[in-house]
Amino acid sequence: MADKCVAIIPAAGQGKRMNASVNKQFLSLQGMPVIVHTLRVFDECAAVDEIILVAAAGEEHFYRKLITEYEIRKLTGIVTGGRERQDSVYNGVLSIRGGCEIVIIHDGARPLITQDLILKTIAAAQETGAAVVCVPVKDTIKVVGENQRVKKTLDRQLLWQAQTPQAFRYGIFIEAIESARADCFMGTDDTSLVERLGGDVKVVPGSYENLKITTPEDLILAEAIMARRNKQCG
Ligand SMILES: Nc1ccn([C@@H]2O[C@H](COP(=O)(O)OP(=O)(O)OP(=O)(O)O)[C@@H](O)[C@H]2O)c(=O)n1
Ligand SMILES: C[C@](O)(CO)[C@H](O)COP(=O)(O)O
Repeated sequence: MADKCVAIIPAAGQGKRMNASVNKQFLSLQGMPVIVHTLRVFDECAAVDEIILVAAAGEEHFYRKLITEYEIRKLTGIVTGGRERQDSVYNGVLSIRGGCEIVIIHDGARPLITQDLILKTIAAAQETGAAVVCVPVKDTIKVVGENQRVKKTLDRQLLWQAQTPQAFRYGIFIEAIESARADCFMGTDDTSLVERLGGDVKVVPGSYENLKITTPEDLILAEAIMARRNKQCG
């Protein structure tokens, strides 16, 4: 187990592609808000010591209510997010008090995460310094240029789709995110910040079930997966 492991949960996006009347993290899945599902898995994971939630400006009090109602015990802070996901993650990491051995970052909008994957990601980060959960790409991926003309087809054997969680030794991540900010580099995930400095990033094979609630059909899929899991449990 890590000396101290802090989970950062970015939940400060606008959810534009979801096109819902409320923030997608507040939408209901099996009768409970998406964000509560996500937080519960981290709260119940023995390897996680603290949770920091990153919320959009003005939404902090909604989260505070949920944290109290659903008794999320390990939450130590709610911080305000930034314009891009990377800015939100930065605000979260900066708010860690007294440092930690491992920081693990997970999208608030991925409620189907499991404790098993969290534990594997933390262990991989302890080994190499940085780790990312990925699944092999299922489709054939083409590079497309101007006028919708295919430039080439990539070798699928080499392609993996990045998810979260992504975990790091604290010092490695601080250096990578500070350096990205200094160079105005904006990554679409967290480990890409370490990759650009030449760091070693280990892939943890994940699950297609760990989907991100991005567009309305994701919610339908997530409902079905959760209903099946609940049935299996009891
Ligand atoms: N400035 C941002 C943008 C995103 N996120 C969070 O990062 C996760 C992954 O982002 P994504 O699913 O792309 O969410 P949105 O940016 O909200 O989606 P969209 O692009 O459709 O607006 C989400 O939990 C989201 O709330 C964040 O904390 N701060
Ligand atoms: C970090 C991430 O979950 C990896 O798949 C994803 O990139 C975040 O979502 P976004 O749509 O890029 O904001």
